[in-house]
Amino acid sequence: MIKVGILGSTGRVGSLLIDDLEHDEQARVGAVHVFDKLTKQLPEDTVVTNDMKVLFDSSDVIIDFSAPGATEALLTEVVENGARKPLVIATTGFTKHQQNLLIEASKLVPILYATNMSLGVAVLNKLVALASKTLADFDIEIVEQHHKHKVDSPSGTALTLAEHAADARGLVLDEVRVSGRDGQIGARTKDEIAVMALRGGDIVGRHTVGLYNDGEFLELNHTATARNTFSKGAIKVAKWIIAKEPKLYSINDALGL
Ligand SMILES: NC(=O)C1=CN([C@@H]2O[C@H](COP(=O)(O)OP(=O)(O)OC[C@H]3O[C@@H](n4cnc5c(N)ncnc54)[C@H](OP(=O)(O)O)[C@@H]3O)[C@@H](O)[C@H]2O)C=CC1
Ligand SMILES: O=C(O)C1=N[C@H](C(=O)O)C[C@H](O)C1
Repeated sequence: MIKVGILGSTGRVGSLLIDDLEHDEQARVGAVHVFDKLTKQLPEDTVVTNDMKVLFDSSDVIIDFSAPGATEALLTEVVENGARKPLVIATTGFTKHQQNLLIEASKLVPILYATNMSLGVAVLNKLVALASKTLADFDIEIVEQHHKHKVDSPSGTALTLAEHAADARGLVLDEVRVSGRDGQIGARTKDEIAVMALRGGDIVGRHTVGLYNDGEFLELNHTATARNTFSKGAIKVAKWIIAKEPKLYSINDALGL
């Protein structure tokens, strides 16, 4: 059995990972990192720790749905303290420094980083690239909707979708992204890509990429209706990455897309 370590084990997705692994035939929970207080009943032999080294030592692969600071500590354990286990990183909202740390760590251990662990969004990224390139004159606007507890904005998924759109048009996202409109803003410029965030209630995750032209528009939407779409997706790719070489992998690598 593959021993899975969980960073963010008390969170919304982390606790679903524990539930899903209870019924898995190839993988089980090996260790959980608990930041504050354990809230869940766990199998008796599960290692419960707030020490990154212990988390690494008790796991064959680690899945991370936590917070940027926690992921930074996980990656630091690899880069500075010699920890060597495959990682599946799902946390969003990284700073540039944290993104660079992820790249450094992936030279030492296999890392799969995906801002969205669903198959539907993996396919949506491809559709967005195709539509953005083919419909070169259309204006691109992205809207993401999430539950009221989400702390980062815009979502990692929305930024990844925007990157696919910008790349397909030979644009640099940081130069064309618009994150709000208010007041006398002037007419829309041709290349700008807006990424807007809505928050409310219990929306699991909804992303719409609109391509608008005079006379027609196309909207591509993905809606996650259950949060265990993400936990199940992460377990699937954790089984895939376990035998891989150190490198930064995308979810497309794991899904063969
Ligand atoms: N890629 C994907 O498919 C998806 C990614 N996500 C991302 O995953 C992350 C977690 O989401 P969600 O489960 O909803 O969030 P929650 O807030 O419910 O859970 C966050 C978890 O991280 C822990 N944590 C927070 N800060 C630290 C720290 N400094 N050190 C160690 N642990 C810490 C929390 O512990 P405590 O409870 O003790 O505070 C908790 O267990 C977010 O970044 C979210 O955007 C979410 C869904 C899908
Ligand atoms: O925080 C969430 O809930 C989600 N976060 C991810 C993101 O930021 O894209 C993925 C998913 O949409 C849910």
